[in-house]
Amino acid sequence: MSDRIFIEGLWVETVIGVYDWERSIKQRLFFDLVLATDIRPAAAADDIDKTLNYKTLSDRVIEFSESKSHQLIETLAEQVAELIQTEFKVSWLSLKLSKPGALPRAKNVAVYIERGNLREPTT
Ligand SMILES: Nc1nc2c(c(=O)[nH]1)N=C([C@H](O)[C@@H](O)CO)CN2
Repeated sequence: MSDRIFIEGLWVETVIGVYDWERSIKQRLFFDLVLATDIRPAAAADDIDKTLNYKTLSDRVIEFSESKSHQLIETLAEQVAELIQTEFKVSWLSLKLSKPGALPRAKNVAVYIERGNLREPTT
């Protein structure tokens, strides 16, 4: 099953970083998400309840990310991937988490992960 929902450039503002100066400010991070989901039932019925609601999912990612502080972008990336898999029953996802303010001489830094399995329907 190759259907995907994309959420690109979803930003959050949160306490993130390993240095003292980072513990008292909020920094902007960006999520790029690719979510495996079969869109056919929703498309056939034109029914939001039969698909992965990207609004609901985005709101949850924002709420989770902004309600906690972390040192590493790795930690937040892993926790958000876990949340999406468990709460939204997404069998496979990729997640890129960018921290563009991290390095003065780099445009961006990011971690990229893939989690889960791509289940092919048995026929
Ligand atoms: N692999 C990582 N390296 C670094 C991280 C990180 O989250 N993962 N974080 C920092 C600092 O917080 C940095 O963003 C401040 O500029 C350094 N290295």
